[in-house]
Amino acid sequence: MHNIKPIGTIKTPFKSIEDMPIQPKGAKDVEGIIILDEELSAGLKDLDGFSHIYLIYSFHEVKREELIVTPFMDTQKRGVFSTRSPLRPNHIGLSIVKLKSVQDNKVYVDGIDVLDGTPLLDIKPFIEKFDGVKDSKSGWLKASAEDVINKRSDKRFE
Ligand SMILES: C[S@@+](CC[C@H](N)C(=O)[O-])C[C@H]1O[C@@H](n2cnc3c(N)ncnc32)[C@H](O)[C@@H]1O
Repeated sequence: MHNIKPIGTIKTPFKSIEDMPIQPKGAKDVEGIIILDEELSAGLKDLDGFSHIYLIYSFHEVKREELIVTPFMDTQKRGVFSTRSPLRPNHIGLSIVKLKSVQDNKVYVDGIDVLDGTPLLDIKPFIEKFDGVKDSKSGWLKASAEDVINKRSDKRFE
């Protein structure tokens, strides 16, 4: 197993899990600032040419794991790997956010859906030609895009 350690911290306005967005779609104009460890700053070279980036991070406030969960957008119990629940065995989260600017060791983004102080594990560029897919299916998810935008977190995964 590789030794994975945080590469920085994500600063956001969200101090509490309750009432925060559940996905970037619900956090459209919410600014986050990634503070990368200074010795890693050189790795941000050329990132500013991308409009969107993936943030991979640790749900650091989660203290337990569950294989069966009731997701925010459903009333049925689902296998955790068919959901975005933080209670997965490795508490790893993934968000695609809008890149605004890169300044020294700081990356300014919009559309952040994580708690303030979330440890960052990796950054990758979103690349339409690599990552775009046609005709995808969304399994159990019946909610509309509007529902996802409006849904706010509660403490079910605390
Ligand atoms: C449903 S997850 C989705 C996160 C990400 N977009 C994904 O798909 O992996 C988002 C929720 O995780 C919880 N959360 C966010 N940051 C967290 C953290 N650092 N520790 C624990 N829970 C967190 C909040 O309840 C938030 O609404």
